[in-house]
Amino acid sequence: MTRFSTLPPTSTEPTRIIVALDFAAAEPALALVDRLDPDRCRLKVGKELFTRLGPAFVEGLQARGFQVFLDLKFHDIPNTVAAACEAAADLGVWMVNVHASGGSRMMETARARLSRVANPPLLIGVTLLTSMDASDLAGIGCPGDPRERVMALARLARDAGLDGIVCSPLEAAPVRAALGRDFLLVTPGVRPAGAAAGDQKRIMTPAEALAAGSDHLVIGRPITQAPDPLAALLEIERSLTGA
Ligand SMILES: O=C(O)c1cc(=O)[nH]c(=O)n1[C@@H]1O[C@H](COP(=O)(O)O)[C@@H](O)[C@H]1O
Repeated sequence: MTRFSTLPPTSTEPTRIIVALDFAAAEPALALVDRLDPDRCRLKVGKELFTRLGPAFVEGLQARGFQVFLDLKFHDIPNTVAAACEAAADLGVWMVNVHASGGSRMMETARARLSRVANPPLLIGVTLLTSMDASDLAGIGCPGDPRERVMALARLARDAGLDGIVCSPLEAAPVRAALGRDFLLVTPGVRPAGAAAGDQKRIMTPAEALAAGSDHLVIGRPITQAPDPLAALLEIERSLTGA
């Protein structure tokens, strides 16, 4: 069976790719996971799989050696979000996210709670969902340029002590230029050339996203919905390395 680890080592950090395990059940998710190598990618468990399978599924992935990004995008009052982040830390995940639009106090309270925990997960603020464009922003009563909104929320997250943000690759370069190297940029909204955008509005190819300064590329459907998910993942990796 072909495994992701069969690729030759490259100059590109292999762990840049986070595979979004957006599946409706354990079986198809594990069929893909069985062919992946934890040294070559990380896994994201989001609302769908977590709601169906819960913490035990995350623990199972970690037992297989994978680092897990628990993508539940907490957005609530500060006390509730902080407690949820602590629960994520207790689960041992590598990364957890909150909505930066929950505000400074919410993010600061989460940061403070995690600072009391041994080996806390990376705490990341979601800025503006990659499925939203200027017209969607106007629709929620916040007219303006998506890039400016991302920049404002990125600063808020940085000032609250978060480790980085989720943004689209389109904003990676300006955020990097403004906030520097020491701030993680996690970018969904990644589509190989010719792949269906689906509900994503602010997108770039994997190679463009890396060149723009993304630290981690979150990729779901271009892999999970492909006829051969592993082949799709290998092709994306090749597009990053030029191999
Ligand atoms: O926080 C996220 O991971 C996230 C934030 C965002 O702004 N946009 C976004 O697409 N995501 C997640 O990233 C994944 C993208 O999946 P695909 O669009 O299938 O590649 C999904 O699991 C989303 O829930």
